[in-house]
Amino acid sequence: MSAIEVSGLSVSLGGRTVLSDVGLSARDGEWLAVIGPNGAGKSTLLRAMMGLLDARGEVLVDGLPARSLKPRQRARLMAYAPQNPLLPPGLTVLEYALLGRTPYISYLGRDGRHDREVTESVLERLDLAGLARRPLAHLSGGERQRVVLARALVQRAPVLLLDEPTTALDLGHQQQVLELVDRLRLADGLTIVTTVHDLSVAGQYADRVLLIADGRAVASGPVGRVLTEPLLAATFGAHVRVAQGEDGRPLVNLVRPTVPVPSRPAGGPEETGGPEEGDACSP
Ligand SMILES: Nc1ncnc2c1ncn2[C@@H]1O[C@H](COP(=O)(O)OP(=O)(O)OP(=O)(O)O)[C@@H](O)[C@H]1O
Repeated sequence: MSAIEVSGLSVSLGGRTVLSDVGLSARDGEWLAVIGPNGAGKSTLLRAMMGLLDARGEVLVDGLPARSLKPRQRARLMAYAPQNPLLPPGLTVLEYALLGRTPYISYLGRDGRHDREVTESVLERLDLAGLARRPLAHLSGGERQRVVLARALVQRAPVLLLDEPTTALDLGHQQQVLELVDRLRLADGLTIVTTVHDLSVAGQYADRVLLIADGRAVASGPVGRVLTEPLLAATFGAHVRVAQGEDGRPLVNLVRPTVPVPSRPAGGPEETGGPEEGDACSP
């Protein structure tokens, strides 16, 4: 049985179908990357899976229909880190991350020692311990992104949906976050579904890839079968080379298209030499 299984998911927004009959499945401990051009419907897919949008179709978590779960039950099974959440500016990093423990705290209760220990350990692992008392309004973009991820990890749910979790992060923090998520996946058997624009990240970390475009699934399968030059060129309209990393996983690199040099009109002005480096030139 898959940890998460989606079938026939369709969403309309503003009178337009933005997701059409999309399906996916990810087993326990599997990492699925959702890729596709801007506006393809990746974030919409994750939000619909979380029940945050009206959608047709079915989402099963651990074999249970997600729409039949109570919010607390669902929050214990699925955690979600959105791309651009609205953050309450007055809360500190620690207070916000502790909200991830809400599904485990009784309605009139307070967070306990275990909740604070779990939260502090996640903050530590995401390099945020030193910012624990800082208000959210006083964070940089990358710090905010790590705090949003921290709250999702603090939730300790077996299925983790991450929407572009590393876009605002510098190289070191990108690697730290991706490695941490991967370690948790291996240690606790977490199932990861993440949208990602960096296709090398998809190639390096995911087991399988779902490629969507215009709200429809275009391809899905093991990374090596989806991250291919013809498929990426056709879907993204980009010139890419797919190389193999040391571990045999695909590395996707942009290559500059070769632009034909325009020929000089016959009888035109004599060649006087091109502009010197650093010269301003009009198009
Ligand atoms: N509230 C809305 N009303 C109408 N259309 C919407 C709404 N929200 C999103 N859309 C449209 O739905 C489509 C899918 O958006 P979505 O954010 O899922 O794309 P995405 O694949 O995540 O894109 P990106 O890579 O740019 O983040 C886009 O065309 C977007 O303009």
